Amino acid sequence: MPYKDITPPAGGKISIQNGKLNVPENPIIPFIRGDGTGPDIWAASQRVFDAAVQKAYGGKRKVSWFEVFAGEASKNKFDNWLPDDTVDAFKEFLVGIKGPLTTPVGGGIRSLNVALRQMLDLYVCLRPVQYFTGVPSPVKHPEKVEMVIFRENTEDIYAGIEYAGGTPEAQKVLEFLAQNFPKDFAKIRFGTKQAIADYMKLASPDHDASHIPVQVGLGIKPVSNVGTIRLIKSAIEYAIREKRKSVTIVHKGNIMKFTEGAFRDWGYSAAERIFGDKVYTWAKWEKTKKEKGEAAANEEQKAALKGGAILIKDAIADIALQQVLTRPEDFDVIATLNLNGDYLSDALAAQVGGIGIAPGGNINFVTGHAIFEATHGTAPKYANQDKVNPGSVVLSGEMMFRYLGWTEVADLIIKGLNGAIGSKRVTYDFARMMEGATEIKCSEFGENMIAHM
Ligand SMILES: NC(=O)C1=CN([C@@H]2O[C@H](COP(=O)(O)OP(=O)(O)OC[C@H]3O[C@@H](n4cnc5c(N)ncnc54)[C@H](OP(=O)(O)O)[C@@H]3O)[C@@H](O)[C@H]2O)C=CC1
Ligand SMILES: O=C(O)CCC(=O)C(=O)O
Ligand SMILES: [Mg+2]
Repeated sequence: MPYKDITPPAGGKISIQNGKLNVPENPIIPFIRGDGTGPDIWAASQRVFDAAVQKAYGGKRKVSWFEVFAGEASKNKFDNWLPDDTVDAFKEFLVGIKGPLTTPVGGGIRSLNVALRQMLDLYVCLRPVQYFTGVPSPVKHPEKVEMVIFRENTEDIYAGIEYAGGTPEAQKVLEFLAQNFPKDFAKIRFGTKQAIADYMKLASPDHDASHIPVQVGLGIKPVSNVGTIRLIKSAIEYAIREKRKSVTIVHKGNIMKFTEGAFRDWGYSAAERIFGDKVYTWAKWEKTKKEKGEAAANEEQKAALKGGAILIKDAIADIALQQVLTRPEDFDVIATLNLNGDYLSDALAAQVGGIGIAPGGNINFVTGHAIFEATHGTAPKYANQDKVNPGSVVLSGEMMFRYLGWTEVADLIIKGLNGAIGSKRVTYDFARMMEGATEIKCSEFGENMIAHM
């Protein structure tokens, strides 16, 4: 593939055949350092990766790292937030890894992180949440938190179909609603000049509201059957492969009936249709209860689970956020929509010691394309201080090496991290909650992991 401003290093290309990755001895892996704390974290993480590969294979295998650009570094270098070269490199070399990229609040550019997921159709955001012994946690039993989040990664409110209040685009959508769906339009309380004037008169009789413009920001939340089914299918396949107990569909389907509610319903029917008696769903339990009574439904569920079926259940998002804290043992694999998955992954990370060790991968299990990245953002207040925990990117790399089948490397990374935590020489985030700990820098924590491999 011709690149404009960057040149790939020497090395081999990862490819996919019949759903199986072919990984050469010296794969070219594109990476983005990221904004804010990204460069510090990447420097520490790359050293950990190279040391683990060297230790595992003694020079027989080696990653050929290919730096590609996005975000502030790219804007400064090429006057382009996300060059085609970068997207092309992730497409061509199949598997990559990235640091966090800044997204401004309100105006400004749309998320480059989300753009990459959409452009490569990386429909699963896979975020495992696991406890490492010795990590300080705000909960009494962090070891009970052993969950894997499958977050739908291409749809929902994250699709970025939004119109700013007061723009001609928003006005056009409002007019469309007023003309075609007047009942729904009536629910947009301040969608007309008259409604604003009436309200202002009520609130303050002397107030002249004529200068207040109609400004209603609008966002569209697309959720499709295909987008839902491919996510749920991946979650259940994972649960079967990894011998997990259950998959919980987390949604807010009581309120958003035709998006989040449909996600649940499409999820249940796809589970039954695709996986048959390898799963037992709460939807089936409900049906049996209606037809034969609760005792029969309970018996049926008990027998299915005894026979090794994975339980497919659901929880409404608000109570799920409470229950993952109060009864974590009830949650195993979680399948959820884009925004719920975003909230859940940061909240769950807190339970096992924080966002400093929360990894993730954005994956398309059909094409094989994947970009691994931490759950956290750029933590800008700590930029260039060599201070923050590199653990999330290190563990994202661990996920990447496991995905590539380089399990010896992944295992060494886990060994190194466990040893580094056990030594109590850790970064500030752990040190501030860990009794008897010594605070060390980001780079030193990376070196400490290498020393414990
Ligand atoms: N995938 C991506 O690239 C993502 C990008 N972002 C972007 O990042 C920017 C900043 O987002 P913000 O909401 O502040 O969230 P961040 O995740 O960047 O930071 C929030 C807080 O989390 C803690 N933290 C983050 N990273 C680490 C680490 N490596 N080690 C230890 N602690 C860490 C720090 O806590 P403390 O203050 O307690 O020390 C930090 O202040 C935004 O522009 C956002 O859009 C956000 C999420 C994902
Ligand atoms: O893209 C961003 O800036 C934030 C995304 C995010 O928080 C996430 O995907 O977890
Ligand atoms: Mg997030």
